[in-house]
Amino acid sequence: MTDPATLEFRDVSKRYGDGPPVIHDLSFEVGAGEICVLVGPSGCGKTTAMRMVNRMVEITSGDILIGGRSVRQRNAARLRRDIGYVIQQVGLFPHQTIAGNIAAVPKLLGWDRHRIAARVDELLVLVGLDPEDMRDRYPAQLSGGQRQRVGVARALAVDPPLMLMDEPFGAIDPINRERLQNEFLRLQAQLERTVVFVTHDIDEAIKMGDRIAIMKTGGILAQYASPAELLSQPADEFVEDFVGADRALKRLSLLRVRDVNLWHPPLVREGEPTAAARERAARSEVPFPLLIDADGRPLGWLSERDLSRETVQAPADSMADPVIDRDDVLRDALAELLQAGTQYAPVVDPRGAVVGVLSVALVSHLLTSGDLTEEPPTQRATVR
Ligand SMILES: Nc1ncnc2c1ncn2[C@@H]1O[C@H](COP(=O)(O)OP(=O)(O)OP(=O)(O)O)[C@@H](O)[C@H]1O
Repeated sequence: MTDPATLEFRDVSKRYGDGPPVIHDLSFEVGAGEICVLVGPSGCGKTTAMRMVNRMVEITSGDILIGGRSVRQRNAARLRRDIGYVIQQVGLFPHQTIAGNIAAVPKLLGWDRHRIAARVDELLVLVGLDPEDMRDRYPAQLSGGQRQRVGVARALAVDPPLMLMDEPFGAIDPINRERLQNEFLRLQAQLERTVVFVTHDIDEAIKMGDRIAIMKTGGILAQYASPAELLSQPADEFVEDFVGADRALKRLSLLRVRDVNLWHPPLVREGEPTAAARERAARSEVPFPLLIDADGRPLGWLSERDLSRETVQAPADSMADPVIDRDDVLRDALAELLQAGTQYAPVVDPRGAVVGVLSVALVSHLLTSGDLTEEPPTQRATVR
């Protein structure tokens, strides 16, 4: 497999004729294997910036380096063959089969038939399509989502060190769009290509990007940062407006339950003296003891009535429901708490053992303080 390339924009500007610059002194670096998203309002120059990378648009001044090498010194046709390119309208050749479409660049490079056929099937499987079923069809016989997958397969055909994706999922309905985004991220985790991805949708940028370049009209870079940094420290009012008033909530999509400084529940097992359980509860942020089985899995919350006996007995009065997965996205975990109408719930590891408690108060504290490591509040005053 080819190694992914680094990409650098170095003081890049673009003017058409005597007009004002549509790209103005653009400088940023993309690490090998990272997804860099260019995002901004319509006409800000995203597509122009991207097309200068494969020289479909010529650079007026400055330079773009791929793997440290200037694109200006490369033969444009050969450069394009080395760069995967996916666009919104896919641009499949209508009179060629799916196999023929995916094989376009390998054919240009003179691969032999067997190698091409094997690569086509491998790529179809990679993007979640059945080779038997798809190989001989024509683009018109596919759904929009399937065509887009073929577009991605075609761009990956010669395992390019760099991929350019211009609003690749823009024309797809929201449900399939989300599916394609997830599939692409799964693919990327495996392939680790360097990707430049254009979108006008900030939510898509936050989801897909390792780094995001937010651009303003005139091709000016407003901020270049990781999604988390962009949301917590927008550089100016333009970025703040662009990421939206709900940026605090958006941050919850970037965090996992395991990133939070969770509460430590008073854990008790069947047969233990209730006095010990009470004492543990008195020292915890959570007012009620949590009954667990021999493997540490949550069985239920103990009520006052449960604690009136000598020893702890199963089952507990109230079930431990919901139970939250440590690896869940924080936004989904909060949704679970709100949906269940509960203030807090046990968090478990992949084996189902309790590792802590997540509460609405912890999430709200996180949203207002923005600091994950700070001492969290307790639930002592709240009654379940
Ligand atoms: N060939 C051209 N000649 C003159 N101006 C052009 C040309 N191509 C693009 N522009 C101008 O350059 C600016 C940037 O266009 P570009 O397509 O890069 O924007 P964009 O951010 O990708 O927009 P959108 O989100 O609407 O696709 C626009 O003002 C556009 O009108």
